[in-house]
Amino acid sequence: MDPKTSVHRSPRPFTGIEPEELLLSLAVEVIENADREHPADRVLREVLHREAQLSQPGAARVSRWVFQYYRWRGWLKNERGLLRKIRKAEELAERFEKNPFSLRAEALRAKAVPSWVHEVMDVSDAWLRSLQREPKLFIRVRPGQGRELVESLGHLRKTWLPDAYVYEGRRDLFRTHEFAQGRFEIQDITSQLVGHLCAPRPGELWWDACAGEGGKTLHLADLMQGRGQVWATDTAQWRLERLRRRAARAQVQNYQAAHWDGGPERPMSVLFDGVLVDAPCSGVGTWGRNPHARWTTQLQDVHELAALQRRLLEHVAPAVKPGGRLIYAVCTLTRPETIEVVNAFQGAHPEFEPLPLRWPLPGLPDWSTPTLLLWPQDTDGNGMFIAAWRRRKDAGPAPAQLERNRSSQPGEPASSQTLLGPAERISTELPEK
Ligand SMILES: C[S@@+](CC[C@H](N)C(=O)[O-])C[C@H]1O[C@@H](n2cnc3c(N)ncnc32)[C@H](O)[C@@H]1O
Repeated sequence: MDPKTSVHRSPRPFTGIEPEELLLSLAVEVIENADREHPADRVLREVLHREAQLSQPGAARVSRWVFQYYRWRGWLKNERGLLRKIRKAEELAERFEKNPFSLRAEALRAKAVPSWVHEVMDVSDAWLRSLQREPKLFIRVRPGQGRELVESLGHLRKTWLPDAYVYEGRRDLFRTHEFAQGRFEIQDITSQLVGHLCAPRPGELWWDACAGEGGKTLHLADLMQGRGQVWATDTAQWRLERLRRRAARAQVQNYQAAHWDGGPERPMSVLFDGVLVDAPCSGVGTWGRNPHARWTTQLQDVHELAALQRRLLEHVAPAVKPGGRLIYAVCTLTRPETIEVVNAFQGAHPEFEPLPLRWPLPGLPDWSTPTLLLWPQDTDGNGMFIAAWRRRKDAGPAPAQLERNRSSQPGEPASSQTLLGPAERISTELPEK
């Protein structure tokens, strides 16, 4: 049998208490079926869906083994067979949990991430160590739900960000009554921070250009207290469909979902108070939560995605009204997708001025910067990069737009040459910690 199709076989007859060998065999099945086209978290979801009778602790055990395997994969080369590797990964994880400094820095550098990473970002021991930890599970409590939810759900710990809590219980949150009622969203703390930094005001008009399944659309809509509107667009119709279901569950109505192919033609003609580009990226900032991606992401992805990110910013910029804000966010930490995208955009768009964002972490000096690079070891969440601009009130159209008007037929993309002016550099330096 083709291992890639085995996840579709019929469920095993469980009796309620699962023997360890059975659970281990499910973890092996997930790992054998996962590859670049079939991310491990998706294969895991499919297998657990098929094995719907599995107890919650049994399902959690399978998940833990799968994630531990990918988190410790760099240390498993000498182990024979997947079962031995899974056991070894479990042992390493336990040892690390007891003492994170039991791991030598040289081993971390050689084994925790693929070697190409060192070419495109600053790799610190603290970041590598943070990748080996079990990630925290964050929720965003919907407006007005905090106190009741803390009581009914339990095991919630407040964080430094308003409405963001860590869930420390053992229940599957997706299956709770409170989730079905739309009283909270499962959302990483730095994703929540993006919404706060957008700071939309009630009554404004926003465009969430890469809305996906709507995590940030719903947050923006909540921050606007249901007044004004958020346009949510994406290339993937299936993601927009999920966004609609999610919005219905949350009873959010002040949004409009539409397909957008990411090109120069926008699905709407209005100008916005704010545009958020939460762009597709290599996801290096999520490697703690999603360790399989460490081994499937390639250097070429970083460069291709950086080119896409530049195009997306280029195509949304004309939709920002004078005085309006443009926010760029990516859950990655590579230079080509972060500061280099920002410098290219700034060079081509003097009509946008960098908009200072307040450095949000407690215990650090109050410091403003137009770009924020958030490391997982500082936030306990995903790594994230955020940049912001304001369109000058007295600015005319963008030079790239003028160039396109001169040299292209309507609807034709501008030559990439017109996007790269002399870059006015923006500092990425962070305050000393
Ligand atoms: C980082 S995810 C967005 C996550 C979402 N904002 C959230 O908070 O849940 C990036 C999104 O960009 C979309 N995307 C991919 N290529 C695109 C393109 N060429 N133009 C516009 N969106 C694109 C993907 O479908 C994906 O949903």
